[in-house]
Amino acid sequence: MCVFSHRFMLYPYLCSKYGPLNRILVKIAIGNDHAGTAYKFAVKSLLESEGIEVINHGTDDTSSVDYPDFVHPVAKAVDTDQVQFGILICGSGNGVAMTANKYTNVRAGLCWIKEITALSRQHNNANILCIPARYTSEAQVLEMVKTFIDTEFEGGRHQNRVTKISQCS
Ligand SMILES: O=C(CO)[C@H](O)[C@H](O)[C@H](O)COP(=O)(O)O
Repeated sequence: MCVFSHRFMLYPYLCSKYGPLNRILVKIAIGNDHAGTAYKFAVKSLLESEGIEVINHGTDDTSSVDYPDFVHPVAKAVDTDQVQFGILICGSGNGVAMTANKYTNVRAGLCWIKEITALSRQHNNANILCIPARYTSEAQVLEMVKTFIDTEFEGGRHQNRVTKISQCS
């Protein structure tokens, strides 16, 4: 079944071109600090080889930078539906997750293995994947990215919980 959002004009074309897919993705925003630069390029290549457009908001350099400067554009793009998903990569993954989760419509999950990544989609409907570059191998990172974009939110009891995430007073 093709579950890609009907609000995207490309939906009928992509479905006819690629057939019934679990997910058709058009755009992903990516951000990283100096600790995530190398993996960012690997992730970008992987996504582009799958026909996904990658909006690169990260640093392309390994000189020291401040991660929030590279997170805000990604979180804003997800928050305002300009992209379907975001991917953030830094040393520990915590700073980027903390920054991204300031945005109302963002659910950024810190993931370090495939199983946690799958659960972040199935149970939490995560729309940003946060990766700790200094504690994961490139193979793990690519596996997590594939898992993230291929895994559906399960809804049901999880929808009630996800709705309550933003009900802070
Ligand atoms: O916490 C972080 C941002 O989420 C990351 O781990 C940073 O990459 C880290 O803090 C950078 O540390 P550095 O010693 O300045 O390279």
